[in-house]
Amino acid sequence: MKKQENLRNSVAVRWSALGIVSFTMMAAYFVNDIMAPLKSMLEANLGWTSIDFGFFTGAYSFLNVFLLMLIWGGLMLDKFGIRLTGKLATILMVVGVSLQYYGMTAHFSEGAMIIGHKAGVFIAAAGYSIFGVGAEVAGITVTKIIAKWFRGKELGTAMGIQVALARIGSQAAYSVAIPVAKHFSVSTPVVIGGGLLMVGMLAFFIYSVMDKRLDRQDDYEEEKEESQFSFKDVKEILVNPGFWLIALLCVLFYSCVFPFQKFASELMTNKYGISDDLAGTFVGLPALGALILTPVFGNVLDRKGKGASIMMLGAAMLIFVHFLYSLPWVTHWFVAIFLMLVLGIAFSLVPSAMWPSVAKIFPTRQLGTAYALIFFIQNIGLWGVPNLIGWILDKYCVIGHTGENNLYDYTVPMVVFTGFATLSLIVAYLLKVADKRYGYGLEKPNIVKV
Ligand SMILES: C[C@H](NC(=O)[C@@H](N)CCCCN)C(=O)O
Repeated sequence: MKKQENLRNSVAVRWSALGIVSFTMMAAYFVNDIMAPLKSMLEANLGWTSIDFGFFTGAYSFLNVFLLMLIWGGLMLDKFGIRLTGKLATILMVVGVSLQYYGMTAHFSEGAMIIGHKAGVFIAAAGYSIFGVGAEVAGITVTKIIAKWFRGKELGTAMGIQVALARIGSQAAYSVAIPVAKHFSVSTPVVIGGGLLMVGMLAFFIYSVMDKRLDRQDDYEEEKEESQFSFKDVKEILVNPGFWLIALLCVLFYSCVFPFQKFASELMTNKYGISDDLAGTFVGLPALGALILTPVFGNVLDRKGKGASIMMLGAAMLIFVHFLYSLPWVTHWFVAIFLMLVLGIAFSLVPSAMWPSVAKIFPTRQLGTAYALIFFIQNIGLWGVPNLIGWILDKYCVIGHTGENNLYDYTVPMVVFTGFATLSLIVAYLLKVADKRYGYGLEKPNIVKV
C-alpha cells in the first residue's frame, strides 16, 4: 500500500503549524514585557520602588532557577512529549498572569508584608514567576516543535519567523502599555495580556491535533528515539564544550537585552528627555527591527551559514550600544533611538544564529533537554540582572525627584551592561574556535542539500 505523504513535507501544513504555535508565543511575549514600560507608573500609582520592580522582573525566572522548573520541563518534554508539556505550559501561563493581576489590584492592609516584600508586589511576583515557568517551558516546547517539522528544511527561517512573531508581541506590549494604563488603569494592560494568553492556549490545543497526526505518520524508529530519554543524555550534553559556550553566550547576551529593555523606558525619559508616552515605543524598536531582520538573517544562515561569525558580530554591536548609552554627556534623543535600532540588528543576528546552532550540535532526542538547560542558565541572568540593576538604581543612582517619581542616573547600570556585552563577545569568539576544533558545523548552511 502506498504510504501517505508525510505532513511535514507539505509546505502549507508545516508553515501552518509554525503559525499556530508562534501565536501562542506572541501572546507569551506580550505578557512578559507588558509591565516594563509601566515602571514609573508602578512607582507613582502603587508605590513600587526600583528594588520592587527589579524583584518583580527577576521573579519571571525565580522558579525556573531555584526550583529547577525549566530542567523538569525539559525532561518532561523529552520523556512525555510535546503535547502534554505544551498544554501544561500554556495553562500555567494563564494561571500565573491571573495571580499577577490579583497582586496588582487586591487591597492589602497598609504595610502588609510577605517574606520581606510588600504583599501586593510579592503576590504579583509569584504570579509572574508561575507565568515564567509556563512561558519558558512553552518556549523550549515550541523550539522543539520547529526542529521536528523543519530539520533539514528551512530550520533557520522558521526559527527566525517564530522569534520575529514573538517580537511583535513584545513591541505591541511596549507600545500600548502606557497609553492603555493612562486611559484605564495600571493593571488593564495585564488584563489584555491575560485575554491574549487564553487565545494562545487554545491555539496550542489546536496545534496538538496536528502534532498527533504527524506522530502517527512518522515511522516507528523516530518514535522510539523520542521515548529513549535517559539521564545519560543529560551527562552527554553537559560534557559537550559546545553546550557550555552556547549557554554562556546565551546568558551574557540575553542579560544585556531583556533586563536592559525592562529598565530602558525609564532611561529614555530620565536621560534623553523622551516623553513617557513615546518611550515604550522606542524601547520596542529592537523588537520591531528583529521582527523584520530575524527571518532575513535566518534565511541567509540557512543558505550561507557563518553562524559562529554572526554571533560574534551581534555581540560586538551590543558592546557599541551599551557603551554609548553609558556615556553621561551623550544625551541627544536621536542617539538613543539610533542605538535602539542597532540593538535591534544585534538582537536579530544572535538569536537567528544561536538557536539553530543547538539543533546542529545535539540530536532530536536530546534537544528538549539541551534547550531547557540553556534556557535554565539564561534564566539565572534574567533573574539576577534585574535584581542587581534595581538595587544599583535605588542605592546609588537617585539624583532627584519629579512629582511622585525618582530621577535616576543610568551611567553605572549601563557600564554593568557593557561589561556583560564584552564578556559575551569573548565567549562568542571561543565558540568559533570550538566549532573549528570539534566540527559542530556552525559555519555551515542549515539547509542540507540532498
Ligand atoms: C528564543 C529566545 N527566547 C528566550 O531566550 C527565552 N528563554 C526568554 C524569553 C524572554 C522574553 N522577553 C528569544 O526570545 O530570542
